[in-house]
Amino acid sequence: MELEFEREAANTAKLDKLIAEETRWSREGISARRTRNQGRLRRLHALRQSRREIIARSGTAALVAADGRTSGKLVIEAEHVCKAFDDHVIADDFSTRILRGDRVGIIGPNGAGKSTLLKMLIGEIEPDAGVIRRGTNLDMLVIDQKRDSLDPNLTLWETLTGGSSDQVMVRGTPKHVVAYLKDFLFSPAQARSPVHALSGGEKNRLMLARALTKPSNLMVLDEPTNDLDMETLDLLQDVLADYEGTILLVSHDRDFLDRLVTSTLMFEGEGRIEDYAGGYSDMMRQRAQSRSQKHQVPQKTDSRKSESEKPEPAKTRADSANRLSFNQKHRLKTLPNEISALLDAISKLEKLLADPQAYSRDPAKYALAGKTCDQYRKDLASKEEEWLHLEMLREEIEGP
Ligand SMILES: Nc1ncnc2c1ncn2[C@@H]1O[C@H](COP(=O)(O)OP(=O)(O)OP(=O)(O)O)[C@@H](O)[C@H]1O
Repeated sequence: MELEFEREAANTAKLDKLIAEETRWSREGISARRTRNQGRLRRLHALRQSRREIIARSGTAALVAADGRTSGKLVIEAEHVCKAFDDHVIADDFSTRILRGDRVGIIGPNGAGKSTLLKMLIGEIEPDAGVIRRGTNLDMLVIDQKRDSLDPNLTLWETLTGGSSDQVMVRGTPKHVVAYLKDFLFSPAQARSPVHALSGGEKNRLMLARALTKPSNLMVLDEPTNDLDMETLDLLQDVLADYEGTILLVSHDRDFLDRLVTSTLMFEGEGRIEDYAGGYSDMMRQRAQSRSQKHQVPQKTDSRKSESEKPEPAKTRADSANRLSFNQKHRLKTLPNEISALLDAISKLEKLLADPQAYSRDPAKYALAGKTCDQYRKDLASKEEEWLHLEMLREEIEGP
């Protein structure tokens, strides 16, 4: 009894700490959250450097591929890949090489083709042209909360074990189901309760717990941050940070990307997908550098050219950034407040949903809170994505 009480108290303290952190996050604003990663970025430096060397070694594909396949080092290689849906070009002559242990972030505006690229890389859809090769011995785990589903009438225990045992095989090693559930922040009492009593966020957490039991050496995640509450996001971040396999991750969450990935595939527009070393912040820095290099040389040359010799202005994202509209500027100003307000609201709802008594006190209110919280998380994801898109355009003009 005493122990149970202590456990409850520890859980509450953890929750309070999380909420305090989130509140601080809201107060600090998004920019502060972005710059929080400097120390970790320094640690990623070595990885980035080796990644850069790999990117620079184009032309040795056949060698590496042959080597990689037998040794299992090469995970995925794309060469001159093209893909379009009618006149919407997703990829135009895209090549990359993903090696064992790489953590690749895929980022780009809404509808640019991130999911399509991911599906091509894992072999779910074929490119129109070009070749995608996958290495040998790949055990792929696709984390897809939208495709996964839970039986609402089973208990959490049954969901993980199939009902026949109290052990769950976690990546090949047996673990007691209650201990495993605890790793995913479920109390021992919840282990025997039915799935339908869980909030939307908790259901997603359970799906994640179930998915992560499977052994794999390639983990594929498409916008995992959309459906997860803050606690689960932290958990997932820890799991991915310790993961020794290869990761492909589509995300609009720059913080999440900055903390995890070793390289970034960025949709630059018109089917151009660039491969950058490092996370989101590194990508922005490299883009800014390569832009300023591009701008320095042509300016001198151009001044000596006649009007007719001048090249056609390239339709780059930077050009469109120069035309950031009044509305876009306004959205950039207002979005951080809207995001903060949503974070506050989500934190409050999560606090209510985590209260063990809340469900029995008022099941209808509890269910409504769960639904509202899910909706807020979706709104948050879409506002963060909108902000990210606009902020990228702004940074292209003003620099990071
Ligand atoms: N099978 C298909 N047939 C035709 N068009 C498609 C098909 N699949 C995707 N598209 C279109 O291709 C574009 C890219 O879709 P995709 O889902 O890959 O983008 P995304 O970057 O992942 O978008 P989001 O961020 O909104 O998830 C979209 O305009 C989509 O409507």
